[in-house]
Amino acid sequence: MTRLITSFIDGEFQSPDGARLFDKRSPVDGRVIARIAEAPQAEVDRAVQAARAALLGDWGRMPMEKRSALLHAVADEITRRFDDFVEAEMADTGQPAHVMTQVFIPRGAANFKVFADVVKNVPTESFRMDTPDGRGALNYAIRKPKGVIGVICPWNAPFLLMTWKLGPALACGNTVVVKPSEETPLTAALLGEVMAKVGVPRGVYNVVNGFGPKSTGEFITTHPKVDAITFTGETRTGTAIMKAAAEGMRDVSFELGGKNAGIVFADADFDAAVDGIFRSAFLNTGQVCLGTERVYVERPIFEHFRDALKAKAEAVRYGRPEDHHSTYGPLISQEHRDKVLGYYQRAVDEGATVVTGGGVPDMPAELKGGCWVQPTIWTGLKDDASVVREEIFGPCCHLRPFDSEDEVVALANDNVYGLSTTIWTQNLTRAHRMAERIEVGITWINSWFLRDLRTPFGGSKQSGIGREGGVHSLEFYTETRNVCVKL
Ligand SMILES: NC(=O)C1=CN([C@@H]2O[C@H](COP(=O)(O)OP(=O)(O)OC[C@H]3O[C@@H](n4cnc5c(N)ncnc54)[C@H](O)[C@@H]3O)[C@@H](O)[C@H]2O)C=CC1
Ligand SMILES: O=C(O)/C=C/C=C(\O)C(=O)O
Repeated sequence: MTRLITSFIDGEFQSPDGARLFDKRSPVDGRVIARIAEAPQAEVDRAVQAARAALLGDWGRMPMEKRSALLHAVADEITRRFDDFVEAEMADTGQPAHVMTQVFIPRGAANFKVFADVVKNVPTESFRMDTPDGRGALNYAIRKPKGVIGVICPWNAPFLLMTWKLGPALACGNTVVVKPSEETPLTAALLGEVMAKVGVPRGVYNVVNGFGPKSTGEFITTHPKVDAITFTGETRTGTAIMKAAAEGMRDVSFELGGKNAGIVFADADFDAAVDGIFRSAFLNTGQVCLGTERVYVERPIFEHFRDALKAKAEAVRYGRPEDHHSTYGPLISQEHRDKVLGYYQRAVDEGATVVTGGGVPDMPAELKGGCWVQPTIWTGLKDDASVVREEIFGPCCHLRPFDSEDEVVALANDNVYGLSTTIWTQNLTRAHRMAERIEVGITWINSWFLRDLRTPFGGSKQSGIGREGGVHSLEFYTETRNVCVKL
């Protein structure tokens, strides 16, 4: 069945009449699974107006307790409709059921619950000051919602990443105009049904679909009545959005690309390190901004590690996401596959040894139209090879031996990105020391993608601007104002 997805504005799905429709194809087999109505400027205008009206209306006046309770109800309804969300996200991304059921969809519900509680428990500061008359004055800070937030989302973990922004935005009392990626519109639409069902006031959550430049995305980011923009995606897109946000001095929060280093010392728990690096390179078919595309392995275990990682990569089971035997899915689109395969070719041109993969797997006839690529491991590239320096966002990594802590810290830092790193060693003193020296927003030690949602999350260097998570999200989603009372 081909679904029809339209904008969700002021609590209602819009009519497709007169809309320009575009196709959403399954990454698994290339079939058209949905037709999406692209929101023109006028529809974005209506979404922003609805969001502003809600700010001035029921939502803006709602006590924090009630707002928080409503967000818990949203999370509960997501959990009640868990299977629908799993099905929608699998259809959009083609990723295996276990990734949806264990990671992506539960995180969607958690993103609402955590921030519904955080906002109720964060104090604001207060300063008592002296005054010349001796009576003094009292300053206290208050937090106010920033207003209408433009939420621009990527396709790689659509529901997790969208709700990671919506949870704090709504908990803080803002309203939102969301643009899902053109590749993954389904769960954002489903969330509209959830919002309406649990009684989130009209206009609080609005969704408009479409593309980026000269389309819906740009209509949001250039809209003068959008007060701030949160975005996850490519660094170049972040640059374009930042330019748009400069007009009107609007605030931005960006989570951008990465070219993350994984570091494995000879004293690491070997099997745990192989498992950890395997997951960090190949989970979600490598389409994770936190993923590891550069792996540095201490020389004494280099060959052993390479062979163990190769064996795991060659054991992935390709297949339809709903088939519980599948462990590995396709890339998101043919366009993205062309990009990744371009890097596979470039690696060879740059002199790599292909340890495994490097091409397209031989799929059964009914899946040949999908966006499949092999998990790929290289060795032997120079440190300045483009494949070692640029974000590929595919299921691939380059392994390189190292001999000392100083050398590997320098290698890890030798990149324009600084999102995350994963260090595998039993010497925790060394690991702590390295965590202080590696220029990234998030360091995992003997783990990867282990998320406590209260912690600061974001990138250094060209990997982002700002931190979200726990109280840090409040820095972006609220404006702190000071009140000074003369006593
Ligand atoms: N989490 C991450 O770090 C992600 C990184 N990427 C990287 O980006 C590459 C391209 O993927 P895309 O989905 O095309 O990423 P992208 O950054 O172009 O798009 C992400 C979102 O931004 C919107 N957008 C694009 N240009 C815009 C503009 N000028 N104004 C407003 N909105 C705009 C898109 O429609 C989409 O919703 C990937 O190959 C990967 O390398 C992609 C997705 C997530
Ligand atoms: O766990 C989070 O909050 C964010 C995860 C980010 C990604 O998976 C990504 O952008 O690829």
